[in-house]
Amino acid sequence: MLSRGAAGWRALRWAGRRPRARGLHASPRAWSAMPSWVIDRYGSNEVLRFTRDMVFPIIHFPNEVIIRVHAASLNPIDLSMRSGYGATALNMKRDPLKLKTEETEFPLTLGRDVSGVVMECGLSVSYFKPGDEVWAAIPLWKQGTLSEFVVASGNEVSFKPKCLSHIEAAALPYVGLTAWSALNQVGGLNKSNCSGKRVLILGASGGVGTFAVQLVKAWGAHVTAVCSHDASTLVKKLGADDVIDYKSGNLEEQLKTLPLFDFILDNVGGSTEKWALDLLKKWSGATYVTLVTPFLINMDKLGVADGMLQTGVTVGSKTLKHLLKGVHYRWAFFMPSGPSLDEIAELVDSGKKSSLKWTDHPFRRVGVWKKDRRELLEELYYNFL
Ligand SMILES: NC(=O)C1=CN([C@@H]2O[C@H](COP(=O)(O)OP(=O)(O)OC[C@H]3O[C@@H](n4cnc5c(N)ncnc54)[C@H](OP(=O)(O)O)[C@@H]3O)[C@@H](O)[C@H]2O)C=CC1
Repeated sequence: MLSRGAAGWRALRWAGRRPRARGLHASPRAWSAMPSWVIDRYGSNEVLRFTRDMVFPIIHFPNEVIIRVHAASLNPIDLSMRSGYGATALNMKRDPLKLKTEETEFPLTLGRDVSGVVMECGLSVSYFKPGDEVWAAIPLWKQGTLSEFVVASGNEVSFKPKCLSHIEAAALPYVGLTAWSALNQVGGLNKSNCSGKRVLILGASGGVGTFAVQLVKAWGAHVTAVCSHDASTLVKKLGADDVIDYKSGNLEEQLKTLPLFDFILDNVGGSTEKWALDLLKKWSGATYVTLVTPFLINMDKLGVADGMLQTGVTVGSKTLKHLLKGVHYRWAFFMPSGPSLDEIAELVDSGKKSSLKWTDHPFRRVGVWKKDRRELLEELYYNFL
């Protein structure tokens, strides 16, 4: 019996490790509506609406679970989605055959991260049971986590790290999985091939960056981090070997004085891409991975087909151009994955005993000093009180 729906080898390895869990000990269906933060149109913070009447999520597929949300957090993507970013692609994924012509995505619940407790399991879920403490990052096309309950596929969910509270845990899945996807799945880095590698992380003080610094450091790489002076102490504490302040002079010139890199993770994008690839070692398998791509913007601007075509042409031509210069160029995306979260949870729990300090930074990304996220957070917080 597969425990995470159609998940692969890992699911098979887990088979039978837990009793089948179908019965509810506290069926959420006892309620018909739940409190949520929703938007009914795109815009700025004034479009946020708190309601106690959001329809209760139901299990549509046997591999799904309903999670009672104990904590959720905010990422830049939530602000972008509030403003309409990705609406074209998200609607296509939500309703691929355009059957529900009269329906829209509204009311839409934002929020990708969740830490909470399993309330109900679909018939094929055997790895989780009601009452399990779990964490997850929910894909963009599903209803989000700023709600009392959220539904997720079993293969998107993982057991929460034991050493973190729900509030701490909710700060990690989206950025953790994004960093994991960029570094490991797209970039090919792992604990057995990082030793001695020189890794440059641009935008090291953000949610993805702080996670990425710790991950590649834990895997044995030499880490050069780029962030503002304000964040340099934090980033050093997380393990960066060198920290460069992008606000103190020309960044490109500062980085050119350093030895070449084996790997660059770009969390900043824009003009950075024009010069950053020159900092890589040539003809040695060195790789540049960027998380800032025009994929969803192209679809919003050009529609699904033309947007995808434009994206394919752009990424294809850039990849080829840089390959001819002796370096690899890649785009990476957030990918929901319970198995990857399991690996992250292991690292988080083991971090208690090593030099890793995973709990140092989670609150940073919940908008503590980023003005836009802080305003959204305050809006949510004060309206809950
Ligand atoms: N493709 C995908 O699926 C995903 C893409 N992303 C993208 O990745 C990027 C990072 O996300 P996230 O970490 O959550 O965002 P954050 O806003 O948390 O962090 C971004 C960081 O970049 C730093 N920064 C800004 N300008 C520069 C610069 N010129 N040079 C170096 N650092 C700079 C800021 O640092 P400081 O405070 O020190 O100024 C800030 O902390 C975002 O652009 C996001 O859209 C994220 C998730 C998924």
